[in-house]
Amino acid sequence: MDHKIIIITAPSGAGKTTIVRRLLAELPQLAFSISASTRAPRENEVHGRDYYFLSTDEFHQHIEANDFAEYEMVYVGKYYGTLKSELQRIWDLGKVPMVDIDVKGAVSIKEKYQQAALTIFIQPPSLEALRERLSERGTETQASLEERLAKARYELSFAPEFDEIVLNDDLEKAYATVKALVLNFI
Ligand SMILES: Nc1nc2c(ncn2[C@@H]2O[C@H](COP(=O)(O)OP(=O)(O)O)[C@@H](O)[C@H]2O)c(=O)[nH]1
Ligand SMILES: Nc1ncnc2c1ncn2[C@@H]1O[C@H](COP(=O)(O)OP(=O)(O)O)[C@@H](O)[C@H]1O
Repeated sequence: MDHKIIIITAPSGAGKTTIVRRLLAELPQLAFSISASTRAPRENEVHGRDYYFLSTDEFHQHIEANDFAEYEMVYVGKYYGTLKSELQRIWDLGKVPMVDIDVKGAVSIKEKYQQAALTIFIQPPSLEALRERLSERGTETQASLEERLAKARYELSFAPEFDEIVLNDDLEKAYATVKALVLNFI
């Protein structure tokens, strides 16, 4: 039987990380799929926990070796990707990988693991709400905030490609909905 995989995607700021962290804390059957990335670590982020932080050269070597289940240049000059070895590491633990990736990456990984995948799109209430959440999170410069919002506009049109669309207006409601979907799937 195919191994299961859960893919959660959303425009930046929609609340995916918040929801995924809670699920992981509550459901020991899941494990976070640690992505590789060439972006700089934020304060508090740890290599091998939040991301595998790689140089662009290292990332290119993995592309050439066909090591990725999917990868994208999510923001200008910044690569993000899911290593096949990471999914295998989690399946070897007898757990289900929880993959938190951008919308294009989610579409491509879904095609690859179709039968065994649950795909969830977290929908923000509006672009204005996204702007507020990203500003309040305090992780973006004016330029990176605008880049994320421009990308979000485009990504919202992909929502119908996914198995489930969950509106994250009220966080508690959104979380309960996602949790029920995940429990039903695993
Ligand atoms: N395609 C792809 N996207 C990823 C991967 N890992 C993270 N991302 C996405 O890259 C985007 C930027 O992530 P990050 O810089 O951590 O900022 P965030 O928007 O605060 O989560 C988010 O949309 C992530 O879901 C990956 O392995 N592959
Ligand atoms: N329903 C919600 N209402 C208001 N703020 C929220 C809600 N869900 C998440 N947030 C906040 O919005 C910001 C972006 O959420 P985050 O989980 O980092 O998003 P993403 O991982 O999708 O970029 C965070 O500061 C988070 O605390």
